[in-house]
Amino acid sequence: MKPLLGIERVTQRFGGLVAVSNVSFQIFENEIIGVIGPNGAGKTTLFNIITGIYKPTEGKVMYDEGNIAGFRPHEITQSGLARTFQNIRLFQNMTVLENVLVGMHTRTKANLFDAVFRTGRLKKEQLEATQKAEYYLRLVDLYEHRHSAAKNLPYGSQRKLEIARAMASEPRLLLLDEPAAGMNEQETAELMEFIGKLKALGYTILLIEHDMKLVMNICERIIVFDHGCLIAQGEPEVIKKEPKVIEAYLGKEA
Ligand SMILES: Nc1ncnc2c1ncn2[C@@H]1O[C@H](COP(=O)(O)OP(=O)(O)OP(=O)(O)O)[C@@H](O)[C@H]1O
Repeated sequence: MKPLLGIERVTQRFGGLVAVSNVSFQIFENEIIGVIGPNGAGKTTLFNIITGIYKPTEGKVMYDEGNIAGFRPHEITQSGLARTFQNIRLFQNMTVLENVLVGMHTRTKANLFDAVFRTGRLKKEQLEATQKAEYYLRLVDLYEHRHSAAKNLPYGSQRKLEIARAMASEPRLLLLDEPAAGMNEQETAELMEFIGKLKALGYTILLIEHDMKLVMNICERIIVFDHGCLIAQGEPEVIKKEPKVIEAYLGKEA
C-alpha cells in the first residue's frame, strides 16, 4: 500500500536551532495518527512544513506521490490538505455559515467578471457553495447556529467550526493542531466521537494533541517527538510502555 503522506528525512533549522531533525514517517489513507511530545518538541513546525508555511531546510514532503515541500499554503490546500490552528483563527464577526464559505474559496471557479456582472454561473455556484457549507455545518452539529456570529459560539463549538471550515476545502488529509485545547471534558468526549465520524467518512487525520486520553483512545498510531527528533512511533499500547517516551513525555506531563 502506498502512503498518502510521506515525510522523508525532513530537517528544519532556524538559524542555529534545529526545530525538526531528520524526521521520516508515513501516513496511510484513512488512518488517525497522533503527534505528541513535550513543548518545543517540533510538532507545530512539522505542521507548518506540511502545510507550506515553511520550506524545509532539507528533505521531502511526499503527498499523493508528489513532493510538496516548498509549495505555497494555498497550493497545498488545493492539493487536498487542510488544517486547523492551535489558536482559533475564525472571522469572529462573520456568521458561522460565512466562515465555512471562506474555507470553500479555493474550490470555487467564478471569476471577477462573474462577480461584477452577477452572472448565472456565479449565482449557481453561490447556491451550491451554501448547500455544501450547510452540509458541513450539519456534520459538526452547528447548522442551527449558521446565522450567528462566530464569536457568539461557545469555545468547543468554535473549534468544531474551524474543523468544518477546513473540511470545506475538501481535503483528503486533515491536520488538527490541538483540537481539544481549552475544551471541557464533555466537549472533548464529543470531539472524540466526531473524529471517529470523520474516519468513517474516509478522512485521514493527523493531529497534535496534549490530551493523552484523547490521543490514546482515538489514534491508531502515535508519533512521538522530542527535541526535534522522532523518538518513537507505534500503536498506543506500545507507545505507552516505551521507556524513551515515558522519560521524554509521559513521565513529565501525565
Ligand atoms: N519561526 C521560528 N523561528 C525560530 N524558532 C522557531 C520558529 N518556530 C519554532 N521555533 C522553535 O522551534 C522549536 C520547536 O517549536 P514548535 O512550536 O514546533 O514545538 P511544539 O512541539 O509545537 O511545541 P508546543 O507543544 O509548545 O506547541 C522551539 O524551540 C521553537 O522555539
